[in-house]
Amino acid sequence: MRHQELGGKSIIIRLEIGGDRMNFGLVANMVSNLGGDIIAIDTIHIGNGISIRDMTVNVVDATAIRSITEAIEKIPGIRVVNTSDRTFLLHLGGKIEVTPKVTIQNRDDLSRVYTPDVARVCEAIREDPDKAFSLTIKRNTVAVISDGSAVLGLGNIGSRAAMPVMEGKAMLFKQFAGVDAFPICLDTTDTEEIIRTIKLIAPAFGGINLEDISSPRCFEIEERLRAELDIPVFHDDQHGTAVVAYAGLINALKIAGKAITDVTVVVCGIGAAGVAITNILLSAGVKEVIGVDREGILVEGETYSNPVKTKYASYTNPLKRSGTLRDALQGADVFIGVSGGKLLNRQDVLGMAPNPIVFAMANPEPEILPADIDDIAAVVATGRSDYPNQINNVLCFPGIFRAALDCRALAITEEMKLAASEAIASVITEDKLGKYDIVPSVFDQSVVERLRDRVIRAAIAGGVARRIPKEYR
Ligand SMILES: NC(=O)C1=CN([C@@H]2O[C@H](COP(=O)(O)OP(=O)(O)OC[C@H]3O[C@@H](n4cnc5c(N)ncnc54)[C@H](O)[C@@H]3O)[C@@H](O)[C@H]2O)C=CC1
Ligand SMILES: CC(=O)C(=O)O
Ligand SMILES: [Mg+2]
Repeated sequence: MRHQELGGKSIIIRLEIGGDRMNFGLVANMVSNLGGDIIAIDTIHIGNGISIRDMTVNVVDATAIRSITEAIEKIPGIRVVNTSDRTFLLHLGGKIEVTPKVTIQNRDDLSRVYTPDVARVCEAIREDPDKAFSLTIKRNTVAVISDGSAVLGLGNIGSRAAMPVMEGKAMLFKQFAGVDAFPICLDTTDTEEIIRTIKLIAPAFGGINLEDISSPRCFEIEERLRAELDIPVFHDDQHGTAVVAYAGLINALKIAGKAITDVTVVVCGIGAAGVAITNILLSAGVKEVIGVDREGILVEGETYSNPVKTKYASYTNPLKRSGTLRDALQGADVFIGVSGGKLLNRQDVLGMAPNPIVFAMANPEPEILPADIDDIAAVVATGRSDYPNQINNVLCFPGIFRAALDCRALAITEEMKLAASEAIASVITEDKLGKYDIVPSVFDQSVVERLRDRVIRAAIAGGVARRIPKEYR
């Protein structure tokens, strides 16, 4: 846990050990002194007077890897064969594959799945295009599409480098909600090209999950596609994040003993996530949201180079407060960070109102580490998998698309998003609620079940469901 908290890595060091013995106690001590924990030793081969062993070690950072390997090499009779990062091993060859649902065992099967019989299915869809939902992968398949321009908090890293995140999202879609998702990274950041490309590939899909497209282009891309396509288009960094942040806030406010209509919320990072979080909180009844970006507090009347920020200032910060992030936080009840790592400190949080709530959601490095403020905050949450209270859009996107696909929703509406937040929050019943338990674990199967139910009901009530699943007829 120590290394996980520090954002550590897990590596495997392959050792060739001469002679028949190695003093593991000595090695373990040395590794520990250099900032590592040995968590496993596996024997790969023994023979001809040497043994090959894989030592799995959790380390604080890359410097520790170097010092540990150098120190081991100095032990007489031991040679480091290679060092591999377990995360990289897990990514070898990518993380997903396409698996057929039926096996082709003979020519008869072949002529059904492929030519000539497949032609009859094609004709049926030509006559009635809606049959694509029943006769192709469309009804259960979502495209996860990025241009690589705002990947996690890493910035514009390009389309190839974005693939591991999109493959990861596809895995989560499948594992948590049975949705087949396809990672697609586009080699362009041109708004028109992105819109046109997505429209051209849309026939194969039942939904489009936009991911990690930078602001402000992400707003126009999503709006235009929503207007021009008849399948749900959902920018995960905006709406998935907002749904989960609001769910977390519903429960965090119970811990802090405050009402949503009374709190002042500071949102830091007025990009895709920050704008959407603000909008959902305003719909949910928050009266004072103060936005902070690189220019400091966003104030109505100022003109910012990014028009999204100018518009944002026009409907937030009703008391027209100005200044820095620390100024904004003076007396505030809630901090929501969707900006960048380490930009908040303990002093900032000490200036907040009693029982402050801090959601430091930037990835991979949060705005502040929980350990720095755990004793002074009522609730601390991050977006990461290795801390409690993981406020991450993974709690939303699998379930919300499960619902949208099952009722063939035309769109994912505001009502469906609010229903999704309430569904996620409701998994944490009073007996489960606690400082470290404001949102359910992503592994809690009731999250997707409850989300699906509430979101389908909201889709039916809002008239966007093209199909009413049996249990709702
Ligand atoms: N926990 C979660 O589920 C999610 C977390 N995130 C994280 O939130 C962050 C932002 O993501 P997006 O909104 O998609 O990116 P974005 O690029 O659309 O917006 C980021 C905004 O933060 C601002 N910002 C960056 N550094 C800042 C600083 N030092 N001070 C003030 N403002 C600063 C930028 O100017 C920009 O307006 C990333 O770290 C991302 O990983 C995003 C989506 C989901
Ligand atoms: C979680 C996520 O989507 C992000 O950090 O961009
Ligand atoms: Mg994202």
